[in-house]
Amino acid sequence: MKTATLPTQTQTQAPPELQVINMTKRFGSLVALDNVSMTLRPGTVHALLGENGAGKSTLVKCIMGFYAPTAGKILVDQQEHTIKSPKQAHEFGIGMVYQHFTSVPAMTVAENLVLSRYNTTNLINWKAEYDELNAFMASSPFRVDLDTPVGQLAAGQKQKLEILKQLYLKSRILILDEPTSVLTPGEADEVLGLIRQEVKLGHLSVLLITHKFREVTAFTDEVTVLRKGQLAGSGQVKQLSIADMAQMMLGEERQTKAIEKNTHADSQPVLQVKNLCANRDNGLPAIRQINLTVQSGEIVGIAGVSGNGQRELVEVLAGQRSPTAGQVSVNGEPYSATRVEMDRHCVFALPEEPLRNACVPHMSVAENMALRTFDKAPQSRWSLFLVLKQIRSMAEGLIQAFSVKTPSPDVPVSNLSGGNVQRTVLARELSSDQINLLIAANPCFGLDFSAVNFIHGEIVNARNRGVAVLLVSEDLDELLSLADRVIVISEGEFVYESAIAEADLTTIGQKMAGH
Ligand SMILES: Nc1ncnc2c1ncn2[C@@H]1O[C@H](COP(=O)(O)OP(=O)(O)OP(=O)(O)O)[C@@H](O)[C@H]1O
Repeated sequence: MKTATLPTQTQTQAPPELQVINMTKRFGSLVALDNVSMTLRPGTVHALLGENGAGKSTLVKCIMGFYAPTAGKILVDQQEHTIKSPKQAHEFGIGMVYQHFTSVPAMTVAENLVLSRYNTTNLINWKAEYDELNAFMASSPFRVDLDTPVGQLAAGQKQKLEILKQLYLKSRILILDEPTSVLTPGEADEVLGLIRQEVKLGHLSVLLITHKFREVTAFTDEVTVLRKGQLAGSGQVKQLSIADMAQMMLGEERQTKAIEKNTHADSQPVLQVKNLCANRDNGLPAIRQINLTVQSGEIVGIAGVSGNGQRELVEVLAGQRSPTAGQVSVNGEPYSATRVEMDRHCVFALPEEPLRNACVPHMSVAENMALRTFDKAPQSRWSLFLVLKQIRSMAEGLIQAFSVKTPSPDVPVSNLSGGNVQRTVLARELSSDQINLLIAANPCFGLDFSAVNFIHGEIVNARNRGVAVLLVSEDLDELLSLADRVIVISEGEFVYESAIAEADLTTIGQKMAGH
């Protein structure tokens, strides 16, 4: 097998060509990837598009050597190679940046970079390493302070570090899995713009998984579209419209229409939060003296860069974290988010990272869908016996209604693609017709555009039925299109509030950035 000598960032030699030929990957009877071919041409940014569960992650995991493909070939510069591990992918100059951060929070940027190398020795000469790191940073498209512990970096800086790590490892082919999902719109444009510059300078090729058409049209040259594990189309981005790409993804034209908001004359306060304080896991303050009211039939949006207290706020309201001070009430009664109180007041929550926070990963899709109702009729008899037939038929209905792509209701929920785990939780939490208060944190994270339209519609429908909605989102566009009122959270405090009609985008951006 060829072991590539790795080019340095300053070399002018083009990155290698990467070809995937007739690749198939089966998981048991499920064909996740079916005879797919694509070429990543040197010096291009190539978008990989597809609905949730279309096979994008499976394809890149086969390239990276996480999965052994059932059939098919990988060619690097026209030579066939079997890539058995990410370490081997690295030897061919292929590196991947994941949706979630992989750096160690307690260690500094410099320590994380040095330890990410596959050839780190037991004895590290820090003086020499620092000289090299400083030289590397000086020639990098973006900078991150070497001495800051990663845990103290803002989300945007962390994401930049993940990309820098790959440049530091001298990756020439970068696979980016939804790299902008944790960034503000401004940061996303900055990061993708800088990466594109590196590509234009001939330092890199990039394979970009994204659900955002805007990113495809603004930053990529070519596109490959997958649908149900198969190649649905490909081409030069300049020659394709968004409608063309959407049609390739869906296999048909699907019209989406925005749902009109109605007005509520008799709205009542549902959620009231007074002087609420809570700490982070490390004991430092996360939210400070927050005051908030959400009325029935209203969507209040909380905007902010991740890590500014939103997660802790949602955790307090969902009963996963104890406040250190303050009061929460729902429908005028004190509320501490116990299961009994959530049931009595019909409070539903869609937390972030649903696989970790809202599912039992090894339990089946049907069991996860029944987590809120398994002890009630008709799924339970006398709250003692589970009626499995009912649980299964309820799940089948929800799978259909929420278009969850799963081979059956009986597979472990952890086998589903990220977007379909999200749909499973949404199906469970949104299907009740007795919702009073809905708390949603980044409900569309990682979802494809048709799922986003669907979820947005469901949230507005709930609001129109009189549900009070607290929508915490890092996606400003989402907040601006759904919320009635927007509040900006920065360093655990509310620093801006406005009715959506009067909201000023520039001010919101500045407040989010802490100015
Ligand atoms: N380890 C696994 N075991 C069983 N099935 C799997 C496994 N990984 C993925 N799948 C299935 O393969 C199919 C493709 O999933 P994949 O994660 O590649 O989709 P995706 O296009 O990346 O979706 P998303 O946009 O939601 O991340 C899905 O039906 C998924 O349930």
